[in-house]
Amino acid sequence: MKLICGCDPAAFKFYKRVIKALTNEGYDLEDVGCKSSHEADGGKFAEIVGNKVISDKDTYGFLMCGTGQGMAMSANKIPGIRATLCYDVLPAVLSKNDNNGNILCTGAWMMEKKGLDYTMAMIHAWLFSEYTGTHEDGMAALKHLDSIKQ
Ligand SMILES: O=C(CO)[C@H](O)[C@H](O)COP(=O)(O)O
Repeated sequence: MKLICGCDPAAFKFYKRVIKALTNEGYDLEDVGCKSSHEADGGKFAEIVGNKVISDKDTYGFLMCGTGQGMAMSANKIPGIRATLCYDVLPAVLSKNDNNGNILCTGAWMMEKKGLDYTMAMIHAWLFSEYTGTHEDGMAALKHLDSIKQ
């Protein structure tokens, strides 16, 4: 499985930390940009990632902007893209096994506060989840999270 990744300038700094962590873990990823926190026209990266996800087999996408909302809206204009906005593990799991999502969108302004480890846990949960057409796996994950909290 290949992961095509992109961000806008508002997310650039935190996004780069996530890309470094994913690269260190050995994921097959392509970072399409942006290339700095000052670059103009950050919106185009959702389109670049979306088109690659549609044209390349066994490929998923990861997009980050300040909130993730603009990325999800832009990516979802492309037929065949099911981009979901997540800030937590359970929605990330459900977005795959219930909604068959093919791009994970998130927000640097929210996730940086939660921390890199938390963000990576959400991304891992999303990467390892598969489409089943039900929400049972997500509910099992929720029970597991509840049991950890107690
Ligand atoms: O979260 C976003 C869109 O949903 C953007 O990252 C945020 O609004 C910043 O954009 P700009 O730098 O154009 O003001």
